[in-house]
Amino acid sequence: MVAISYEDIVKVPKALLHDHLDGGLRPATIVELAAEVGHELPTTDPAALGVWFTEAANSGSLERYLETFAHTVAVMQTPAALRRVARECALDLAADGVVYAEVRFAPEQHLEQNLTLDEVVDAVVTGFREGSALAAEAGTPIRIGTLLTAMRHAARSQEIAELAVRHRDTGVVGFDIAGAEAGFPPTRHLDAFEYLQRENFHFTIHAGEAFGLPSIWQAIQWCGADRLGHGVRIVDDITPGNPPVLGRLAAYVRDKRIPLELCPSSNVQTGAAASIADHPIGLLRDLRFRVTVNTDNRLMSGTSMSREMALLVEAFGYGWKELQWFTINAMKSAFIPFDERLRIIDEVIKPAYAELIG
Ligand SMILES: O=c1[nH]cnc2c1ncn2[C@H]1C[C@H](O)[C@@H](CO)O1
Ligand SMILES: [Zn+2]
Repeated sequence: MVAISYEDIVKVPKALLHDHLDGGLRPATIVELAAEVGHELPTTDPAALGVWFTEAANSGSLERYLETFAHTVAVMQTPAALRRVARECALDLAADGVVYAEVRFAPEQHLEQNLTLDEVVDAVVTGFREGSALAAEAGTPIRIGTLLTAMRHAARSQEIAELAVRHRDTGVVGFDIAGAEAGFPPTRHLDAFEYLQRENFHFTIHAGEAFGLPSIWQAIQWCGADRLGHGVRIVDDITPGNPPVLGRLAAYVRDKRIPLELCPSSNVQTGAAASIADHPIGLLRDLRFRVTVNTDNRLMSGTSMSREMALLVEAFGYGWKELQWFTINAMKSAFIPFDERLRIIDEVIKPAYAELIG
């Protein structure tokens, strides 16, 4: 069998569920926007800045990894900057062959210039719309859904949940909580999750990344999460062996087909996995969990959707069949309506992979 190259992977349709807007800026854009607002950067050379982000994020700790976002959030404080960053995000994902993406960000972090939360969301959604239109013109169509994140250490989740519901018909398709996990359990935000359930809205929760099973258990059994952001530590509930034995929580997650938004490179950087080859994605795929592959923060990991897949091909010997499986898993787990998901699977994803799988 001919090995699958990175260039081949770029050409096939991919679906991405877990990507942070403020973790995916172009280094050159950060430099330009920082100069406009007088924000001091570690370096103003775009190439060196890109390297700085990946190295600073390579700390083995989620808390230190998150410190790097100070430099991206600082330059995303005006409608024009937010719109530009979102437009470029859409273009970059589309150029990488991503046909469906859910991109998240935390509106509460973009209020330093006295914008309202609604103005922040409007600017980002407009940017995604513009970027998607340009991508379609360039022959690389992409559909983007926005997820609104509330920061788990803060106390604005109810407000952000209401904001998400208010914008549900204009581009926002879901809600999330993110930030340092240890010490900030999902149940701190139970009111917001119960509100979203009453509104028939969708949400995912960052859980099982820097903290283990209790976080995953709360996210699912107390908060009712549709998906798990990361969720990689579900392996703590699997006893190795032949066959491996699933504990009750792991069995529940697999039986209910709860999607895992796995982010291999990000997990290596924050210490959740020792290397890509050691990443639990191999085991979780073998056990047929609803595994999806994601970028998390393209800037901090110096990565892309195609690169994440190429790393998995290299580490686990995956072929087109497995890459199609990841892609369809993601599309099945998306927060847009069922008929739209089905259309992308049947008309975009399956025909492209069929040509390769034969
Ligand atoms: O992987 C992550 N875990 C927890 N929080 C994260 C991760 N990546 C980004 N964030 C935070 C930092 C961003 O400022 C925020 C909103 O995108 O979400
Ligand atoms: Zn994340």
